Amino acid sequence: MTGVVIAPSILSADFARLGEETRAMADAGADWIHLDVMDGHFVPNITFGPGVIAALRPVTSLTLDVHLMISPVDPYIAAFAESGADVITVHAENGPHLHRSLQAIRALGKKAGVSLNPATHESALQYVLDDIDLILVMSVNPGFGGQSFIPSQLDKIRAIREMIGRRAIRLEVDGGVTPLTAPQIVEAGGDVLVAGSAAFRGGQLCYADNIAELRRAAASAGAIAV
Ligand SMILES: O=C(CO)[C@H](O)[C@H](O)COP(=O)(O)O
Ligand SMILES: [Fe+2]
Repeated sequence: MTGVVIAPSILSADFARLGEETRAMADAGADWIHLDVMDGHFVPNITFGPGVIAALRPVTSLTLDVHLMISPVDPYIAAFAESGADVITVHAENGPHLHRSLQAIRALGKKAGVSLNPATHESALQYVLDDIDLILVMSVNPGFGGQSFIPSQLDKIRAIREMIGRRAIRLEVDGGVTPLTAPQIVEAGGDVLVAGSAAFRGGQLCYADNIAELRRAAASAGAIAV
């Protein structure tokens, strides 16, 4: 559990060349690949489904970190597990049966994550802490890349770090993560940084520098980068 994980979000990749973009990010030093699944219902945007994730699975051995922004979610969990996802994260706001969704993910042999929208209180996690491997704090309103980090989420990150205690749960922060915001996020207790626009900006020749810059920013907060 040591070290900060850098997880570029392919939401900011060139969708016409997703395989090549994923490989380039892996070669550039990414730790995980973050995949944003949106349905145009839970969030006002549509991206891709398990077919695209299955197509990317042979491209990299990195952890595929799947962020499901879809409702309903339960009917699709098995398909995302079969697609080759390693971590499957569902939203607490998704419906009344969060615990059931998490049980289903773990029963399929995958790591289970819970995400909270910016307005959702951390108490939503209280009764599932022993059923999860990852908590994802949305630090922008979900749906789009390139938005600004919402500073109020730093208090939530701190509160969740307290709640986690000695449990082996990763605390992921997603939205507006840049070399400027990363130090505060890591200081507050985040240990997985999702970066879309900050990781992909400038094109493939810049990816290694972008990742290195995020890693340096995280380390400047006193964390040990992996
Ligand atoms: O879940 C997401 C949006 O709903 C994305 O992972 C997130 O927005 C990443 O993009 P950026 O780093 O540009 O903010
Ligand atoms: Fe995401």
